Amino acid sequence: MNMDQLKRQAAARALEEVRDGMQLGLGTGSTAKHFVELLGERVAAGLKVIGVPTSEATRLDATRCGVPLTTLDEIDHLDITVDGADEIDPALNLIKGGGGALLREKIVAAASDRMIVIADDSKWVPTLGKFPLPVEVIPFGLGATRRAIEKAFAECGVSGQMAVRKGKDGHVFVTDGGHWIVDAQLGRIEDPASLAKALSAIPGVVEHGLFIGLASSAVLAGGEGIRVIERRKPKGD
Ligand SMILES: O=C[C@H](O)[C@H](O)[C@H](O)COP(=O)(O)O
Repeated sequence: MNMDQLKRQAAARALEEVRDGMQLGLGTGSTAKHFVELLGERVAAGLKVIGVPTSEATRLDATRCGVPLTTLDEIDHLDITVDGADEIDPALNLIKGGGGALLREKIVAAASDRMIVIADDSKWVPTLGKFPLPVEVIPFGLGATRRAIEKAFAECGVSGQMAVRKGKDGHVFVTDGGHWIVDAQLGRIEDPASLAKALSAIPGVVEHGLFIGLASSAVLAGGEGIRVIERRKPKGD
């Protein structure tokens, strides 16, 4: 089975959790796209759900697949968000934002009763950090923000090269919120919760890709089948 088939399998397993009448957060990326497509098939067959997309790309996919959409201004909570991840550790802490959608993804995940992370099992890591950590920043005063980020890294015992993300066209990548992303090659993040807190305290940082205590479960598809890992602590701890 190739990687794409594994992603689709994980998405199909998460879809089993969806019930009629649910309000769903719709993630972003190649794995979440499978979920949106499979959900669209169920909607066409009569399932009644409504979704909040975590990016403009997902909004387009969901619309194409016939999934009805709403916003977090119109509804006050979501039952389940299903989203991919770039790395997942055994505590179900995540690095997200490889596709640049981390800000909306985090807002939507935080508004959800449950977040189910779907992935092929290459995303499962003992320690976060090999995948470059995306930090969404305001372009104004970026030099000062970068220095503050470096200081936060040092205080949390990590270091590494930082680079402003570029798009495929070679220009600076601009998020759906109009911000930039700095990717930091940290290698190992021993204490992701402390780093998350330190980054969140920096004025020029809009959001970062560390998702701490947000995922309720992870569905990992691999060569030997599907593994579902449940988070032991309640959401938010
Ligand atoms: O910004 C993008 C998201 O956080 C994605 O969920 C993440 O990058 C995983 O994407 P994929 O399923 O394509 O590996």
